[in-house]
Amino acid sequence: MTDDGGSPAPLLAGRGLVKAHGRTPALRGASIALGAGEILAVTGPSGSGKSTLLHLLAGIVRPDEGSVTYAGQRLDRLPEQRLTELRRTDFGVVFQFGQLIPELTAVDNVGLPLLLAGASRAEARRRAGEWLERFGVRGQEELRPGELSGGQAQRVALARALVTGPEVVFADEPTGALDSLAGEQVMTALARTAREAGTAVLLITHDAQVAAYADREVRLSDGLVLPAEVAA
Ligand SMILES: Nc1ncnc2c1ncn2[C@@H]1O[C@H](COP(=O)(O)OP(=O)(O)OP(=O)(O)O)[C@@H](O)[C@H]1O
Repeated sequence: MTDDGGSPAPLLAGRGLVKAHGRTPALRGASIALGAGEILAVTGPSGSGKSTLLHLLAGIVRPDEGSVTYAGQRLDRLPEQRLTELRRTDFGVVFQFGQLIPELTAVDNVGLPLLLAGASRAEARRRAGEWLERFGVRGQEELRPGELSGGQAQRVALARALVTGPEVVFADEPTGALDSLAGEQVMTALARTAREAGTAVLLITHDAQVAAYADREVRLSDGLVLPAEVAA
């Protein structure tokens, strides 16, 4: 099935998205499409609506107007419980400050989504350990987030987002709190792992060096998506 005479239908699409926070308009008719396995960077100035767009596409917040379609179904119309289940099975999220659970060790943080999906504790820890290794986190499995560097914590957060084999990972400024070397390590790990697993990534960033890891870039400006423009 193609919708433009050539390219396949996108895995995830937002069309005509409008969202206001109180009286503040955040999105004013934004449209965007993410292909299966594609790494798409969304850039734009502060306040242009990037985080709001991610929240709508990830089914965390519903739009005021417009539609969100995922794998052929209207995400914005799904009942809350089905939406929660779908988010758990098909989506992973990483935010600027990882949002790891401070009381749990690295390996238990990564294993948590597997436990929620019904795995045994031993199985969850085994698979979590494999993912930590893929993200270059070795010897720190039993440390808690407060004992890790910022870059290590973000790599743990990425392992947790990918451990269930999601179709899409949503990453909102995943390197925003890191120095440039740690940021490069996080992005290298994310891009390599997502490509190996065929996971699509929606990557929000204001950093051109981070956007360069993506296959494609679109810009948000004042609540609207613009096609990527290559600087002359
Ligand atoms: N919870 C909220 N309550 C009120 N206004 C909000 C809320 N969240 C976002 N906004 C406003 O909506 C607009 C878009 O915000 P959003 O966070 O989506 O932009 P952004 O591009 O991600 O910005 P940044 O790069 O600074 O994170 C901004 O004007 C912002 O102040």
